[in-house]
Amino acid sequence: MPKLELLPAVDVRDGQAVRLVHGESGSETSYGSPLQAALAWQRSGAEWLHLVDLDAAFGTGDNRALIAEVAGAMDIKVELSGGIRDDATLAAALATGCRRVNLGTAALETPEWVAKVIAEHGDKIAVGLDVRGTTLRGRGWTRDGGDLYETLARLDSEGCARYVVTDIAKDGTLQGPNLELLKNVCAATDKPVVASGGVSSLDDLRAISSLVPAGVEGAIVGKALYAKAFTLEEALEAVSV
Ligand SMILES: O=C(O)c1ccccc1NCC(=O)[C@H](O)[C@H](O)COP(=O)(O)O
Repeated sequence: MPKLELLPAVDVRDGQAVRLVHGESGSETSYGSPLQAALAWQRSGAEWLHLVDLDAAFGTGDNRALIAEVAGAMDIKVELSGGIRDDATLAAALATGCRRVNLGTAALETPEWVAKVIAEHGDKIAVGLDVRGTTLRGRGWTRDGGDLYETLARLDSEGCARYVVTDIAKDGTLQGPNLELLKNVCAATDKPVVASGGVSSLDDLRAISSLVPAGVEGAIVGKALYAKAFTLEEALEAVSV
């Protein structure tokens, strides 16, 4: 059985690595230099980095140059998220050399464009399914964007390669992942699922690992690493069996 991939997160707001609670603007705790955080995860053995431009997601500007600097400094695979909504922002994101991008708002607001870029770029495109209950949220998680399962069926039919699933109610809270949501999404699609939001302990990671046979491929970990609930080395060890 393949092991669960771990993606330590670096969320960037106003040039700083931050974590939000429920993804809400203004709830930031700052953790300093995004580049230093990313390099630290790489030194600790990460194979992936989940890198988010929160300003681009919220429409409060962007950290494009810094994001490109961080992605360019990585020897590991990078998943890039935040504000990728049209040809220009997609081209800039892919030009960083990232392994894949994560589309959110665009999948809700411009489905024709998303179908086109899925056809063009294949598994370089993942879609973030960020939900409250079963309602999707876009524009930095501030606006409702339709039903989770209807959107998932549409994206599946368009050949979307992978989904990053976040329960916003859990995100940044250290309250544990929404395992039911992950199971339900895996039951609704054959495509791999990356779990995001709420991881608080090594047991949470083991619980997500138990869903690998169901279709969970990876887990994004943010707050727990910054809050030193465990180290990345411990996390990698916990999912290695
Ligand atoms: O990814 C986005 O585009 C995004 C937009 C608006 C608010 C938050 C956003 N992402 C947050 C993340 O991807 C977190 O890094 C991730 O869910 C980790 O959560 P946690 O382990 O609970 O800190």
